[in-house]
Amino acid sequence: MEIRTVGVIGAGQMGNGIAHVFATSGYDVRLNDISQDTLDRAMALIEGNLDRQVSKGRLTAEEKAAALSRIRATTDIAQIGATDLVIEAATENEKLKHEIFRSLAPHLAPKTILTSNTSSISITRLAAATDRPERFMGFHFMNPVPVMQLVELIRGIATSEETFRTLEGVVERLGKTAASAEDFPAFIVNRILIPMINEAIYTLYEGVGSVQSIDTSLKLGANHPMGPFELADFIGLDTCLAIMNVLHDGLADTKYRPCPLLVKYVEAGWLGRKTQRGFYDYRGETPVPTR
Ligand SMILES: CC(=O)CC(=O)SCCNC(=O)CCNC(=O)[C@H](O)C(C)(C)COP(=O)(O)OP(=O)(O)OC[C@H]1O[C@@H](n2cnc3c(N)ncnc32)[C@H](O)[C@@H]1OP(=O)(O)O
Ligand SMILES: NC(=O)C1=CN([C@@H]2O[C@H](COP(=O)(O)OP(=O)(O)OC[C@H]3O[C@@H](n4cnc5c(N)ncnc54)[C@H](OP(=O)(O)O)[C@@H]3O)[C@@H](O)[C@H]2O)C=CC1
Repeated sequence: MEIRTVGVIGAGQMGNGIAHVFATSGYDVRLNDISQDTLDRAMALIEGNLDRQVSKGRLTAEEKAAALSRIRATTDIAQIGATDLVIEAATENEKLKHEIFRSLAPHLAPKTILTSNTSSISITRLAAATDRPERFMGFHFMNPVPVMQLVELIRGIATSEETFRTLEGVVERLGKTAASAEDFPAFIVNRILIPMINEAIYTLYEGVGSVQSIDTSLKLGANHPMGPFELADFIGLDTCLAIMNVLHDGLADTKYRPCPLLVKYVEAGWLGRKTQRGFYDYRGETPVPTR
């Protein structure tokens, strides 16, 4: 099946990155969020990131203008229904995602493929609550989307071969690389990455090191591009906690228990870069560790 139009639901950091890469690859994009402010912020961020690509010579000014003109921002979910491919990229909360698919259902064209960019939630369970489990898949982009090469493709139990092949073709057209993962909690990347971040938080919680010394150790001692606290703040601590909870509940193993310090930060609303405070405080000129 040929995909021309794409609906992206949720215009946070993932939604704006996904809209960006689809628009620069020639797809028409409708970007949806419940908040007009979030949509305005997303469009400004996309423009800033496109400018960065122009200044590096990776895109011409004409290509930037064409990409921007292909993105239509809307708070009306009904406008997402007629697209060929929907990518749900709203907050990592299963109940919310079910509600989104439910409110989208009356507006959907029969051919539309539904996907979720979820980091951890069961694709089979999300699919089973829609009218088209065979046309439903996990479509997991990595952050920052314009930079990261990988897209995880996750089949639910009922996903058809045609749906899988169509999404493989889309990943190829985006110039990215697909990896197929089975539908188990948090799939591949986050099954490994988020427990590592959780372990870094335990290492801090138990006083083995400070935010700074743990980040420096992983950057200089293991050549990670970001330390675990920089990365956790970048992903969003609410998302990290949601993923740990899915692992803990779904695999019923105490090795996945979320660190109480992670819970405390989320309860404080210190969610990382998106709220300007997490394991670092971003309100000044340079980030300052909060522990
Ligand atoms: C939670 C989940 O479900 C799954 C996940 O996504 S987990 C998170 C996965 N992501 C990671 O692990 C990211 C780890 N960090 C990195 O790889 C790097 O720090 C980074 C790529 C983010 C930044 O790299 P850097 O070398 O420090 O910065 P910088 O030189 O400024 O940027 C490198 C390139 O990325 C671009 N870039 C950086 N941030 C960007 C953003 N937010 N949006 C668009 N482009 C961006 C820059 O323009 C630059 O582009 P060129 O190569 O064309 O010059
Ligand atoms: N952060 C990361 O590194 C990665 C995240 N993901 C996954 O992508 C998804 C989005 O994460 P991320 O972008 O980081 O989260 P953000 O918190 O940055 O963005 C989520 C967005 O969804 C919006 N939203 C909430 N409810 C609705 C709704 N009913 N309809 C439309 N939009 C809604 C939020 O609006 P408001 O702010 O107004 O509530 C917000 O703008 C999650 O499933 C996450 O697990 C996947 C890969 C990497």
